[in-house]
Amino acid sequence: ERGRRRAISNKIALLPALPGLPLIGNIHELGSLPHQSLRELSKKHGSLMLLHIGSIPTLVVSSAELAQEFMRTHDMVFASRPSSKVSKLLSYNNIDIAFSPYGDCWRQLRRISVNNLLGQKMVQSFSIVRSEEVAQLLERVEDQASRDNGVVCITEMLNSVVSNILCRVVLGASMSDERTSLVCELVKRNSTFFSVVFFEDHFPKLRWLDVLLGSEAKLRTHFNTWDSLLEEFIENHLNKCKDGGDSNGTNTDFIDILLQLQRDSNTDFVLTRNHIKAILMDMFAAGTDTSFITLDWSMAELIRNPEVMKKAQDEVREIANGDEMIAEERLGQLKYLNAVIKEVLRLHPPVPLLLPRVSTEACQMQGYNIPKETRVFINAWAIGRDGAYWDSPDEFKPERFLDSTIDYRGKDFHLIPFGAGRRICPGMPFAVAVVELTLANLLLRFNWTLPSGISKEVMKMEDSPGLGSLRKQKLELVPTLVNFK
Ligand code: HEM
Repeated sequence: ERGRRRAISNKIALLPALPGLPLIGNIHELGSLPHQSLRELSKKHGSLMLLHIGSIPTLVVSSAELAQEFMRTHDMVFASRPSSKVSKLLSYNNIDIAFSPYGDCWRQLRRISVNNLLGQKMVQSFSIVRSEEVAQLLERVEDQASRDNGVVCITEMLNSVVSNILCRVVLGASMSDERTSLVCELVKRNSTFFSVVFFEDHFPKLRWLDVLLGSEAKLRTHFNTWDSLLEEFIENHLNKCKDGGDSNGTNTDFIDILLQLQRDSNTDFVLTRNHIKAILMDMFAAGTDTSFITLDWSMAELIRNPEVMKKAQDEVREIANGDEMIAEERLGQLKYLNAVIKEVLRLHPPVPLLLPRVSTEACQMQGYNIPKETRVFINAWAIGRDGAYWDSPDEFKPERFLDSTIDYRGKDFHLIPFGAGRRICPGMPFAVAVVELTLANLLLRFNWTLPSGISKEVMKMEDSPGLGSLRKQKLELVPTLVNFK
């Protein structure tokens, strides 16, 4: 038995492992944009690398073939998530959807997210929320352009339309602007906390350093702010019900739905207050920045590629056929716009390393034995730019998708912005509906240029650090209203 174990551990040692420093392993090589540093490392060390983040063995996957091995062939083994200090606290001890380990709790919550919150039927039922919020966005763009030398900060506008839609869907129509901006602010801080290195995660005995440096206290304060806000939202909904509010009416929001499910809980699975708060946290954290990042990159790429912008505008204006707003039912006809969105998600996946996975048992892959509890990062960003699958991989060419069936729904492993397999993003239909409607209407209603004195050549297409890869520079543009008469 000992001999067999030694043979196995010899085999894992054969994995292309990066030499690291004592204690910190390879942390110093990740830099502020790990997806980019890891791609450079994979060019040298191969598309399956073993490195050590602190003391934790972590595999980095940088090819579509291997991504398929992890997320299809061995999906069940890698369908769990590792826990970290930040994820554990913010997900009420890992009882949310995104961070809970693979098992019964995750399965129940995942079912709720797909059947009751984020599935196609629910997405359709919130169609009115999207069209009202997008109509307001168009008004705000027009209004601001008439005041500030014609320039609007489109990045901020996109951030607020996405947050407004999400807050209305989750919390209902009565949410104040002040509460919506607090949610926005807290979501941004979540992302910052995910990029802070906590000693406890890598060296449990060094937790005292997190305490000494004050990072633990900051994290707790942040969590407490979230917790009291979520409590307030839930209490308001409970009071509304007590006052005779209609929790089954057409204006049902996510909190109403979750409270109803809690009342209907059977003995197999009881949905607790903490489950509800953890799900709400997931919706805010996973739902806002991701769609907003996609929209922001879309506008930046379109402005840098005027011929693509023109084609997308011609298409949307033809389909709108004189209407001032394009309705959701017609979005399916926008083939070119759809290709634009795929191309944006290929070059700029909002979560470039997806969410980490961890193996729940040992497994054999490519002749190697991968032990239980090995972490895995899938570099979707590197795969989307790999010359092995894509012609001129760094160029923005939506045409590549026009005569192709390649999609981002988790079947084509060279385009996986939403991940794949059991843990694929359940918010995909929700996100696609928001991104398509917003982008189509911005292109329909306005023509767009850069402010005078700024040329597209000086636009920097760099990511900012953090869990999500928002474009670093804020995008300012000049909209010109299109005359529909
Ligand atoms: C363009 C927008 C979005 C992108 C690119 C995106 C991307 C992702 C990715 C890469 C994952 C991890 C998948 C994996 O491990 O294979 C994920 C998980 C998740 N996403 Fe999204 N997402 C988006 C929008 C949304 C929205 C709008 C929501 C909800 C309102 C949402 C909710 C979730 C949840 C709950 C999970 C965890 C799933 C699980 O672990 O079972 N996402 N998303």
